[in-house]
Formats: sequence, C-alpha cells, structure tokens
Amino acid sequence: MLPVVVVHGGAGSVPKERSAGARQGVCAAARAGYVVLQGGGSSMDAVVEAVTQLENNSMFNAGCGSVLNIKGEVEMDALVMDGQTLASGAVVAVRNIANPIQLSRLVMEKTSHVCLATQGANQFAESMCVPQVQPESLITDYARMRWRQNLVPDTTPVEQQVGKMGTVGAVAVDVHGNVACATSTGGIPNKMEGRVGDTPCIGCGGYADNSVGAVSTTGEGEAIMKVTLARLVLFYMERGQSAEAGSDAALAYMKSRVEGLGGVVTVDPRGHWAARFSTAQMSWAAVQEDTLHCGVEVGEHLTQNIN
Ligand SMILES: NC(=O)C[C@H](N)C(=O)O
Repeated sequence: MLPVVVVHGGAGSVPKERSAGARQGVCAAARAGYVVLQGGGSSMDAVVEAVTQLENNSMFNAGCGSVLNIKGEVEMDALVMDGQTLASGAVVAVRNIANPIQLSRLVMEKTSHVCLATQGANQFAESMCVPQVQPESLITDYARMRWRQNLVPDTTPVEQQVGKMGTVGAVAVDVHGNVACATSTGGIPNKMEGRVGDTPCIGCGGYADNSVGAVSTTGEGEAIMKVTLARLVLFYMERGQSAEAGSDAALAYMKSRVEGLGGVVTVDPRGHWAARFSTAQMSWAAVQEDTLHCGVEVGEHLTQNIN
C-alpha cells in the first residue's frame, strides 16, 4: 500500500472558470510528490516538493497568487511537520519569500525554534541564502481584482470569499512508513494586517505523528483554530476511526460546534488516505500504486493510471 501522497488546493467554492486549472495543478503537484517518494525520498521531501509546486502555481492562494490583506499586500503563513520526530517549522506573515514552505523546513532543520515571524523570518532567510523576491512579484491580477471587490462595503462579504483561491497542503507516507505534512497560504482575503490564521499553528493547519497519521487542513482559519482541526482528526483516528471517518468526524464537529467549514487531506502510517471537505468544493489529488486520484466536487473521485 505504501507510499502515498495526497494534496489539496483549498476548500471553499472553486469558481467554474478556475476548476480545470485547479484540478490540473493539484494533479501535477501530487505526481511530483510521488516521483520523490518513488526515488526513495522521505515523506518530508515529498510534501515540500508538492507544496512548492502549488506555491509556484498562481491558481492557488499560496506563494505567487496569494490573497491580499486589507492594505493590498501579501502576507503568507506556512508549516511543515515530521511525523517521525514531531519536529516542526513554521513562518508567519512573510512578504517577500517565493516559497514559504521551504523556509518553514529550514526553521525546523536549522533553528531550535518552531516558528519565526515577519522580519525575524526574513533575517533568517537571508542568513540561509534564501532569495528574497519583490513582494509585487507574488501579486496576480486576479488577487488584486478580488481585493478591490472586497473593499466595496457589503457587496462581497469576506466570508463568501474564503476558499475562492485555495490554501495548499500535502500529506505523505514514505516507504519506511514515516508521515509528514506541509501547508502554505496567503490567508483570507482582505484580512487585517498581522492576522495569523490556522495554517502556521501546529495542530491546526497540520499535524504529523508516525503513531497515528498526518493531516493538512484548509478552510475558515479562525474556526479551524478553535477546534485544532488537524489534531482533532488524529484524535478520532487514535480512537479507532479510519482516516476517512476521522476526517469526517472532525469536520462535522467543527461545523456543529463553531459553524466552521473546511477540508482536510489525511493519511495513516500504513498508507490509507482521505481527502474530505464540508465546503462546496475542494480541489485534491492523490497518487498511490501508480494510480492518480482526483476530484473537486462533492463525491467526485476520478482515477487514472500514471504510466
Ligand atoms: N483558504 C484557507 O484555507 C485559509 C486559511 N485556512 C486561513 O484561514 O488562513
């Protein structure tokens, strides 16, 4: 059954005209992650590769293509976690880093800390020779158009915009049964400057523990934080539920307890996996045993041999 990689391109409502691009993007990222696993790479290598591809794809709300804060600026959050050691790394509100997920991994591997924010994260990036880009280079016309629309009072409430451009994430199990997760986002549209969502917080935007599995989340960040969604999925799995049932139970709890909507991708250490959501749509893809799985709509599950 091993190995497997599962990715998401954000839960919410995927506008019709962006659905094909989102599907293509998640499929390409899942395949890229799987190539890493097939080459003997670790689950951490695979999730970072998959999320890097999604950050570089301007279809998604991460890296280039991130949504903008109220001032029209990019502020991105990202998280990685390694299920073997429980090591994790995160960056918060970074502005001029093309791939925040890679910087998160460096925080995990090269510092004694778990999370670095704003200028501190930038100074660290510099010390690691991570190139800094012009913040404007991460802003797409689409993101700027949405930002402008959202400035008009009452026309497009921010809640309705959540997920229209999706956060990205991945989970994987490698040939040794090690699990990992990675999640990266520009946050929610027109957020206050300095707003930190669920994504960089362990247990919320993601969690990975070899003893139970790994999860990457997406959706309404404030709701996700209230129920620590990623850890909640694993809690249900610890109590005997499958990856799929645990994901559904946690999403149902978030909906009933705090009226929050979202989505998750989940694996257990044996390679069972799930991509589940309570929103209208979520683009997702998985590769296992040379089969590519993907979907966007509720109940949609397409498969294709990748050879
Ligand atoms: N679309 C998303 O998943 C947004 C992200 N969870 C946040 O609140 O920052």
